[in-house]
Amino acid sequence: MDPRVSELFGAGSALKCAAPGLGAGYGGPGASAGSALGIAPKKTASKNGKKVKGRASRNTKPNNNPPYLPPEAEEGNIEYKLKLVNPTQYRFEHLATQMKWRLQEGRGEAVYQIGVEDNGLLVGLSEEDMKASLKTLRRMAEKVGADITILREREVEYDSDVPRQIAEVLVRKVPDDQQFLDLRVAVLGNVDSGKSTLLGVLTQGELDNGRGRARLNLFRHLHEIQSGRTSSISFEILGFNSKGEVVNYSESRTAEEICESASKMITFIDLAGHHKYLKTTIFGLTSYCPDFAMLVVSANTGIAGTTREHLGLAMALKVPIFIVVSKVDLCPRGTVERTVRQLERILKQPGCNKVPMVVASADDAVTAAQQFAQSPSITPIFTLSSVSGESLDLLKVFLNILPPLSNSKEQEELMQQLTEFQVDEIYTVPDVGTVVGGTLYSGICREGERLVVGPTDEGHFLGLKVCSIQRNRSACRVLRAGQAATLALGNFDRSLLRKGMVMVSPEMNPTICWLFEAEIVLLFHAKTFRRGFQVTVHVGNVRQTATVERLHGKEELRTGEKAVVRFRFIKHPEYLKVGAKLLFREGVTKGIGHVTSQAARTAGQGLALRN
Ligand SMILES: Nc1nc2c(ncn2[C@@H]2O[C@H](COP(=O)(O)OP(=O)(O)OP(=O)(O)O)[C@@H](O)[C@H]2O)c(=O)[nH]1
Repeated sequence: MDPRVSELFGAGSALKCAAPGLGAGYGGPGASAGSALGIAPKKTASKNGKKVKGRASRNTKPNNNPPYLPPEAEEGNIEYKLKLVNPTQYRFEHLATQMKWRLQEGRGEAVYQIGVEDNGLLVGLSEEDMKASLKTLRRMAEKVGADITILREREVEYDSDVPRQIAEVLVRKVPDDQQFLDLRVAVLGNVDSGKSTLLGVLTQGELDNGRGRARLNLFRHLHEIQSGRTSSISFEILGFNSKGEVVNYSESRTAEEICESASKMITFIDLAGHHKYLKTTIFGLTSYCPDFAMLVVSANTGIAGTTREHLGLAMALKVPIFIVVSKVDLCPRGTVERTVRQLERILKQPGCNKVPMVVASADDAVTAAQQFAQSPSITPIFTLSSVSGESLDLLKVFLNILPPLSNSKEQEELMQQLTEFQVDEIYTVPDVGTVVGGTLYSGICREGERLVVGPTDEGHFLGLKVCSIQRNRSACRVLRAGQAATLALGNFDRSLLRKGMVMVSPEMNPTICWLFEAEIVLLFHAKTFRRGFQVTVHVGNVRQTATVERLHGKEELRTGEKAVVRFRFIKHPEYLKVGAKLLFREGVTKGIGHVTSQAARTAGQGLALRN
């Protein structure tokens, strides 16, 4: 982690240098992401799968970039095919097997580039060959139980007078047994930036009235409805079916119905914007293992309040970020552009080192999703309104295509490990009993499985049985690594549980610790950071006050400095893993790092099995 990220947490110094109007190098909202490919967009898929005409390629200004893509990678979910015209039965079988493998690599999604050689050269096909190739591709998809959506068709103007086409096609598996692709997006942004409203509009399918109608569906507590602020973490779901169409509450009545027809599910973790809920925001980011973070910035206020801090937190935790500039209906274009420039300047500064990419067309949205997944430094920026609906479709195109960052092999490896479930929420449900919510970090968890939960204050792990499992409010028999769920534990005594515990398979013989060391960078501190200082430490779902017992080789630490620090938990032992990311804070003091060692003992010594 670049210690210069600490500038984001300072008292606004970088904000001053980000004064609007200094947009050197700014391409403007029209700066097209797609142009880097040296090809002219022709048609792009819209939200309902129908094609929309893109810019006319032949009449626009000449494009001098060489027509190629990076060479095809052996691994991953992207396949290049020059043409697929009338394959023999033998070749067809081979093509179908290959598609199955690419789908596995993308956890149910693959992208086919037709008319492209393996070395990335955009050769292009005649209209007739393209038609035949897409027909074969559709047959291949049918054979492996998938659907196809044409993301874009383009013309290449290279070395020939006859126009030739290339097509980019999304292949998505039709879900079976609720095993849809599930991506988690943490929603960040200052208070009143429009986070809950945007989620309301995306997940309920109805525009806002500018006075908070859309967000009403999302609130959990009475005081939130009264003040209009999000204080608890809430989850909202947006599905896409195998044809790439939105599945949300506008057509479905229940989450169960959404899960049934979705091939891909985006779970938004709505985190609070107000500074006083920062604890919850950090917990949401560290504990719920989001795949991506969406930072919402209001166009009329620009970078204000907690925006910079939220940006810094997501970067410190290495969560890839995309940005939504909301409320564009409220201000003139110039103000929107000023906010975009302000963001671009912050993103480009040395502590961030990001490459902003303004998304102005559906074509840009496709490119942004692909490049974002390939390079963590790319930061797509959307400008939209939840009231007029302007450019909302671009965000949906992006979310539909956004691929998972881990491939099926990494997923498979995690599933081979012993079961470890992080307890993030605890509830008592009438007629069901004690229920815990959280994420399965590794392994597989089945209904009826026996696990141990802990550590208790005394450092013990207690036996229990998983009575039933729900994902997105609908029943599910098997939970796989990386999935979030709620588990019913029958009459297990709720008072023995706390957030931050883990439920693991008994064979794991889990270790616990009071004392651990971490290599840290101090992001911001008003005075100096030294021995005896107490901070709240966040590691995954663990959140507890710890005392700084020692700074190796240093007396004190200043903002931006690094050190190995020994911490001691003050209340109870915790289950930690060496290498885990760590974040700590106390008032304005903030730091990040990773656990380097722990004085661990096996909890097995005090293992008390119940049930
Ligand atoms: N005109 C206009 N108003 C909007 C838009 N998006 C949100 N609003 C309004 O802005 C106000 C604040 O929106 P919220 O969604 O509650 O903001 P938030 O970021 O979730 O706030 P916290 O939950 O407190 O962090 C509400 O009155 C919305 O109706 C938009 O695109 N255009």
